[in-house]
Amino acid sequence: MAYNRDELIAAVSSQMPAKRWEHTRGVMETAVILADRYGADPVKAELAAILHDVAKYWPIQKLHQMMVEHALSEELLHYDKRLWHAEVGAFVAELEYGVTDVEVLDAIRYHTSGRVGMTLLDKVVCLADYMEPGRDFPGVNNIRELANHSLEGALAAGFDSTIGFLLSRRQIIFPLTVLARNDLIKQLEEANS
Ligand SMILES: Nc1ncnc2c1ncn2[C@@H]1O[C@H](COP(=O)(O)OP(=O)(O)O)[C@@H](O)[C@H]1O
Repeated sequence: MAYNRDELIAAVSSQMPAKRWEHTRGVMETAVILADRYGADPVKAELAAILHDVAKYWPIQKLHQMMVEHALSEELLHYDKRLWHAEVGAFVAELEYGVTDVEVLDAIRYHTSGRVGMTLLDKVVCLADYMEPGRDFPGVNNIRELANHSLEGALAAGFDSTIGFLLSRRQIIFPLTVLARNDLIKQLEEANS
């Protein structure tokens, strides 16, 4: 990778307001804790966490243009704009910051939506994004509690919270999150049977 850790942190943090960088710091710390707890690679978890919101504050037009020009997810263009930064973030991590590890790139790509068949690293980064210390939404303490003993249980609760929030506002739901949630429930049921 062309950037060392400090250079990457400087480059990424300069692209977002201080408050969002604080959130990223929280995701970095939490992702490392969860990686250690559940046997994922903490270095990869931290790298994905550093980069996960790199494109979060880019102008929507720029995100749209990159999605179209580079033929990123066509499907995602039909859904909430707030989901685009994850797909563009993975693209930028590879092209701009030289990340070649597919596991890390996927953890960035799916950190907001989730997906079916989430890897251990996907789960760790996505859950860290839900429960980092700066997060404050109804149910976050339950997610933190669940995360002490069940990665899948905590993440499913996170997706339940997002889906419930979107339902309560009558917003369109990107269906991959529902499929990701169902897949986690299936994994929990299989583990308990
Ligand atoms: N499946 C989905 N369909 C539509 N909107 C979604 C979905 N998942 C998340 N969102 C919305 O995307 C936004 C960003 O999600 P969030 O988890 O806060 O990501 P980040 O940490 O990258 O900011 C939130 O407003 C959330 O409601």
